[in-house]
Amino acid sequence: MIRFDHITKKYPGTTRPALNSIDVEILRGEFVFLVGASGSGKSSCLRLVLKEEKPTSGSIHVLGQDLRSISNRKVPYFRRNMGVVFQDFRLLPNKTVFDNVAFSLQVIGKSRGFIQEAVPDTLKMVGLAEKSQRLPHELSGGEQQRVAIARAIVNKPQILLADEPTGNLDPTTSAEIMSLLASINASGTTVIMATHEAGIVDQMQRRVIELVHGEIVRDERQGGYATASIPTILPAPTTDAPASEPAPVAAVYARPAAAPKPALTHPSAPVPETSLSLHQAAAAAVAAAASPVSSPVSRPEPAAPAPVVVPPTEDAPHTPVPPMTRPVLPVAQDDEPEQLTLAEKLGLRAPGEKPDQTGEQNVGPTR
Ligand SMILES: Nc1ncnc2c1ncn2[C@@H]1O[C@H](COP(=O)(O)OP(=O)(O)OP(=O)(O)O)[C@@H](O)[C@H]1O
Repeated sequence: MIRFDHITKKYPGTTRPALNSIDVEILRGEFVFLVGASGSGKSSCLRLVLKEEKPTSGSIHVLGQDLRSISNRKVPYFRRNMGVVFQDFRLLPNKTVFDNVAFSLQVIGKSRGFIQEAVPDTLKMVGLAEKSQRLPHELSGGEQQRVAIARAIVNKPQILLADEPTGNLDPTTSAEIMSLLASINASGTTVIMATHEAGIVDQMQRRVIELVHGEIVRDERQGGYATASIPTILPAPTTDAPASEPAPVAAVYARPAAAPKPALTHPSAPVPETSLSLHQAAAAAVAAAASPVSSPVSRPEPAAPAPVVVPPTEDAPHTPVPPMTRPVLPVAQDDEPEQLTLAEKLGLRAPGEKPDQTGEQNVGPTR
């Protein structure tokens, strides 16, 4: 489903690669944690999957497609197979819960009838059926993240990428969000989540890929946040094992002991201005499109791991969830026209594509 072959990513103006010859394969239906210290390359991995960034060398296959073969203009369509959830929610503050979720369907031209059916179903699934007419600032942080998740899955994406989705939430609320993500995964959606939160990773006992300085030092089928042993699982030979099948446990080989595990502190290094991150671009789009409101954007210290109680996956409600996600990402840099609509900024529509009557707001360039 997702395969990195010898992926190296070096950002302009940097000496050390953010990712250094990464080989990894993620199968359909897996739930994968990306862990590692700030700057270890987690977000870079997600940006590469989304084709927000291009690798310096190596090849990436997502959903059977070599990303090099997808033109920049086609990127928004490619991203319709993926949903994205951020730490800071990225909701449209002047739109109701319903409209926030409906927005992502409107911009890809779904019919009114489809929207009227899909949005309530999805809000029900995330436990917000009763709050569809609220504005984001009338919701708790956990509820806002549920809206963001609803927006990400309403079009049934095959892959859900979550970048620190619990980073702004307290442990109890984080556990609820993890239960929801587990439920979405149980329905067949592949979930890849970057996190610093040890308690969550330890409770979930899912596949853990640990990065240190852009290299994979651990890949465990059912791992915790930190493990004494550092086995690495070789990519399985087949790419698209169905979700219903148990993920094949591939050969395990011992890798040379990795560098000492760095302190897993929260991000502190500023991202160079030369490249707007996925987070920054989407946040800027939302901020530009609306009046000041809700979304907390500051990154708090990591939550204390111990108190997090995440229901085991097996116990997660197997609510029918459509397997899929929606793009909430900015379009590729080199494809950006000077004036983008919000939908274009969020990666929902190709730049220049004719907008429909969705109340979409124009926003100026963010870089
Ligand atoms: N646009 C960019 N331009 C230059 N360097 C970048 C850019 N984005 C990331 N980097 C660098 O690449 C490395 C990996 O960054 P990345 O954001 O992928 O790490 P991360 O593990 O997600 O960190 P965090 O947990 O803080 O989000 C870091 O050294 C970072 O400074």
